[in-house]
Order: sequence, then C-alpha cells, then structure tokens
Amino acid sequence: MKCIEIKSLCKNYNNEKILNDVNLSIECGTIYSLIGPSGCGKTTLISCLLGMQKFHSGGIRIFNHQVEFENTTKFAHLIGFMPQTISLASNLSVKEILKYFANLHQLENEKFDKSFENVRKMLELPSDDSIIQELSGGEQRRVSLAVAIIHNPKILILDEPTVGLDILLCDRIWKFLKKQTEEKHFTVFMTTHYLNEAAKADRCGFMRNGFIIVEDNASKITRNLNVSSLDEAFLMICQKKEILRICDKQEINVNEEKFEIHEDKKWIRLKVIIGLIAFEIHRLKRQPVEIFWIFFAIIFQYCVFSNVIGTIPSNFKLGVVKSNYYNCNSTEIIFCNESEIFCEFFNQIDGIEMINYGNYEKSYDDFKKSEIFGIIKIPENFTNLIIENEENLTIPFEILLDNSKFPLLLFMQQKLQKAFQKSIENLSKTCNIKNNLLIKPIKIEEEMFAPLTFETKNYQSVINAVLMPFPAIVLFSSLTFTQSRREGVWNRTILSGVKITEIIIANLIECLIIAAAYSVQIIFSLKVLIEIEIIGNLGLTLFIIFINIIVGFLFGFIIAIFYSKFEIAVGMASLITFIIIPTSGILWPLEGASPIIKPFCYALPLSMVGESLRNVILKGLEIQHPLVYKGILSSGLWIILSLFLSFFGLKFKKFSTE
Ligand SMILES: Nc1ncnc2c1ncn2[C@@H]1O[C@H](COP(=O)(O)OP(=O)(O)OP(=O)(O)O)[C@@H](O)[C@H]1O
Repeated sequence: MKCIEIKSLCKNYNNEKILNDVNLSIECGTIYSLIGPSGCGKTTLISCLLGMQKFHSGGIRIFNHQVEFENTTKFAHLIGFMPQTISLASNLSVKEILKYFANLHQLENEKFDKSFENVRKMLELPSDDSIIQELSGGEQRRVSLAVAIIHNPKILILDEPTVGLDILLCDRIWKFLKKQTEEKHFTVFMTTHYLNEAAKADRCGFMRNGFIIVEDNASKITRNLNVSSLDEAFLMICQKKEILRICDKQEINVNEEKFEIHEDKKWIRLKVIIGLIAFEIHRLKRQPVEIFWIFFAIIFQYCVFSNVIGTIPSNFKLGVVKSNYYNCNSTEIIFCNESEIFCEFFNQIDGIEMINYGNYEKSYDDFKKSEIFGIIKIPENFTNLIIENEENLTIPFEILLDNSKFPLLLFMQQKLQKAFQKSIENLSKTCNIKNNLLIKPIKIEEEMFAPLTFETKNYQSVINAVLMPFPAIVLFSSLTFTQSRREGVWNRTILSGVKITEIIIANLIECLIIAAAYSVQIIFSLKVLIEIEIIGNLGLTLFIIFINIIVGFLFGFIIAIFYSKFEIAVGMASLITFIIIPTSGILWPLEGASPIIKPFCYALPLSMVGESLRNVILKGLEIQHPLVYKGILSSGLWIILSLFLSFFGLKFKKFSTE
C-alpha cells in the first residue's frame, strides 16, 4: 500500500518555479530519502506535504486521502514531523516538552509513560529535567526526533535529521529508523544532503531545481548507470545538459483501498487546552523577567510614577525686582501699607526660592540663561493697580515666566494667583483697602465632585490604572506569543492538530489569570501605596481595570499572529500604544481634539474606560450611570472584536513563516 503519493506537484514563489512537476510515491513500511543540493526545494516539498503551504497544481495523497492546505487536524495523529531547525521551546525540560506534545495528541498518561520510556531508551535522551537550551546540538536533535515519534505516528517526515551530527549519532538515528520501519511498520520520508545516507534508504530520489530527476533504489540507480557509487551517479546525471528523468510516472490510484482516518471533529478538547496552558506555565516559571513583569512591574511602575507625576513641583528660583524697599523682617510693621501686602504675598508662596535683583536687566540676563524660572517686578504704588473683574483678581506685579515648560507655567500662574488672593484675603480683616473686593474673594471651583483633599497626584494615579498596564500588557503578550512562533514550536503545535478554538480558549484562560494578577496589583498600589480613597464600588473598579487589561492582552496576541518577527512585534506594540495613549483623552482632554479625529479617539480602547474609572473612583458613580457603563461596553466590544480578529487571523495565518 502507498503511504504517500505526490503527483505532478508544482509550486511557485514570486513567479519562480520551486517545485516543478514533482512525482513520487512511498510504500508503507519503507524509508524514502530525498536528496538534493541546498535550495532545490526539499523543505518546500515537505511543507506542501504537511499542508503548511499552498501548491499551485498537482495533488498529494496520504493513505489515499487528499492533503489540503492548512487542514492539519486530519493527519495529525498519523504523522510525526521533525523540522530542519530544532523547533522546541528553549526553556522547557525534556520531559515537559514531550508531555506537551503528548497532550496535544491526547495521549493518556499511561501511554505517554510507556512511549516516553521507549523513546528515551532508543534515542538515549538526556535526563528528564534537563533544559532544552542547555543541551548540546546533538542532544537537542534527538529530543526533536523524540517529539516527532512520541505519539507513535505511522509516517515520519524528517527534514535533514542528521545535518551537523557526528557519525555515531547519525548511525544511532539510522539504526533507530530501520528498527521502527521493521518492527512497527513505520514509513519514513526524509531529506538529506548526504549521498551515503541516501544509499541506506529503501528508495531515494534525486532532486534538482525543483524536480526529481532520478528515483529508485540506490543499488539499482548505480547499476543502471554503470557506476560504482551514488556520488558518481549523481554527478553523471547533473553533468548531462538535458536532465535525464528516470522517475516512475505513477498515476495516483484513487480506487486503492483507503486507510481509515479518524479525524477528531470536536471543536474543543480539554486535554489539549490543559496542554497549552501547562506549556505557558512551564515556560513562565523559568523566566524571572516575565514573572517580575506580571507580578511586580505594575507596583514598581506605580511607585515610580506616583513619586514623579502629579506631584507638586518645588525648588524653583524666581527673581524679584522692586522699585521700593520693603523690609519684611522689620519689627515695625506698618499696617495695611504696600509693604504689608508685599510681605504677605511672599509669605503665601512656599517651595520657591526668591532671589532679589537690584535691576531688571540683571534678572533678565539670568532668566535668559535659565538660571531663574521667572521674574516678578513690583512697580511703585502697586496697590493702585489692583483691579477687580468678574473672573479674577489681577496681580498688580509684572510677571515674566518661562513658557517653554508649559505645565510648570500653568502651575506657577495658578500658584502666584492663589498666593495673591490669599494674601489680600488675610489682610481684609485688618485693612481697609479694596474692601469691596476683599469681602467676596473669587475662588476657583475645582472641587465640584472630588473630595476636598483632591490633588493632581490622585487624579494622575487613577488615570495610571488604565494608562500604565496597557502598553506593558500589549508588549508582554505579543512577545510571549512571538516567542513560540520564532522558536518553531508554534508550527509544530499546529501540525499536532491543535484547533484555532483551542488556542483561543487557552489564551483567554491565560489572559484572565494574568489580568486578575495585574488588576489586584493596581488596586493594591492605589489603596495601599498611594493611599487613594476609592469612593465608588471596589468590585466595579477592579472589573473596569480587569477588562481593560484583557483588551491589551488580546491586542498583543493579534500582533503576534500577524508578525512573528521579534523586532516587528515590538515595533507594532509600541506603535499601537503610542497611538492609543495620546488619543485616549488621558494626557489631554479630548474636547480639544480636532473634529475629524475626535470620534476615532472616542472609539479607541482607553478613552471611555479612563472616564469610567475616574467616575467610579473619584465620584462614586455606579454602573447604571452612562459615564460608567459606556466604558465597560467599549472594553466589551473591543474584547469581542479582538477575539474575532484573532480567530480570523489564525485562520488565514496559521503558520509562522519566519
Ligand atoms: N517563503 C519563501 N519565499 C520566497 N522564496 C522561498 C521561500 N521559501 C523558500 N524559498 C525559496 O525556494 C527555494 C527552495 O527552498 P527550500 O527551503 O525548499 O530548499 P531546500 O532544498 O530545502 O534547501 P536546504 O537543503 O538548504 O534546506 C530556495 O531558493 C528558497 O530561496
């Protein structure tokens, strides 16, 4: 019976023919060795055979069943594949990686133990708990081969299994393959560069420029060409100007008896999902940086942020230039004159160092050299300049401030204004100046909703609860998943028959665990480290933070589906967060955004949820309030959209092409 039949297979890359009318067939229980120079198309042929690549014409049948592009579940339990690269998770142990693939093949525990014992002895595997990345190249190759056979497949497809190995190890692998074909009736299809190896196979094919030029038993090839070795035969064939084709052009016999294939039609299999989650846990436990990232980074970030952002600026220098001499240390206080207003004003200002200048020019020089942040010039008879208007009380001093530091400028303006109001207010009881003004000093109503103790720091910390975890989690999840794709474990996982639904569910479970860990940290940081009073419902606060993190996690996952290259994944994660954060309304009110971009900003993940959180923590609003439920709805919609994108992304980009 034929195990594998390939008929007239053609495959192009960028209009270049890579596989050109490939025909071959492999009898069950035999070893077929495909030999050819580098770049002739051997790996491409294997990719087509496994359903990892589309081919343009021709057909492939395994056990007389058609191979379809990306339908990997059909043959998963029948095929064991060992790729050219090691393709194992570098920080798992030997037993963990074998158990992982056994789980994906739904091998029961006793069967796994038995099979593991067998392959360990046959391939002389290193100890169970040795970590893959600490093994030698040869040991890693043997583990990679063990992965291919752990589930007792009927067909073994090996892409250059012996490349770079010493003679002893090659010999051991060949003995193993021979034994398997004899005892277990395995069928082996392997590629190699080595002619002496090809000679050991039951049948070998010479491939050149995408087609098989000779295919037969090694001794028959040499006999027919009247040469003493395969090397000579190959050289002779390659030197001929018109390439000689002596392949059997066998028709695919569709009437031949079909081997029964039991394809698992279930959408979700518990053992597979457990396997996928266990894989990530094993990986995580050996990555202290990732553990720190998940469990402590947010607390650390919060401590840094809350001590830097939203705190009250201090230690500036302001220059003071005055026309008259005011002695604030004098014991002879002359009540209610300019001197007292002046001194009272400066008493109200704390955290600022005042430097007296004899003349304006000197202070201006220092200002230009950035040695002082601003200049306050006190004119003569300044009390006459105090003007009352609807909005504010004018400071009768000439003030020049450095506007290159915009937030500092706003802060300083407000501080000076407040100090002046306060000084006038204090003097109102004893002095008679501007009495009408002082009876009703104007106040800025900034405490409409927030508690009276509200500070910028509180506002910033609340905002940080959505702002900080987002880039961190997008980056974390995109890097975690690209790692599997980069290492090649991803492709092997898919070839083991794992379904898209199972990958998504396993990732969702993982995501819920990580989001829960993150959310608890954020609440801990808010309540314990920064001591913010959460006026609203604690559970609701936790829930809003939690779903926001899920959105970030799924964003990272989508990036990893489309971009398996590390640098591109990092670039995309950064780009997305650099777009989402400034358009979230967290750094600057969205009311100021251009009308074209505003609706787009509101639709992005952080804007509504930030608003929601602020309203729950600072105002104590409940879920029924539109300002709260709109944020939750927005995150919910993003989660649904991300799940759809992940599903379709995986459907169209199942295999990593890196
Ligand atoms: N994704 C791709 N896009 C474009 N060209 C590709 C792609 N993959 C492979 N090729 C080209 O197809 C040709 C065959 O590549 P393939 O990897 O199948 O060769 P090979 O015989 O397995 O080589 P080696 O023995 O070195 O592994 C090469 O010229 C390669 O550059």
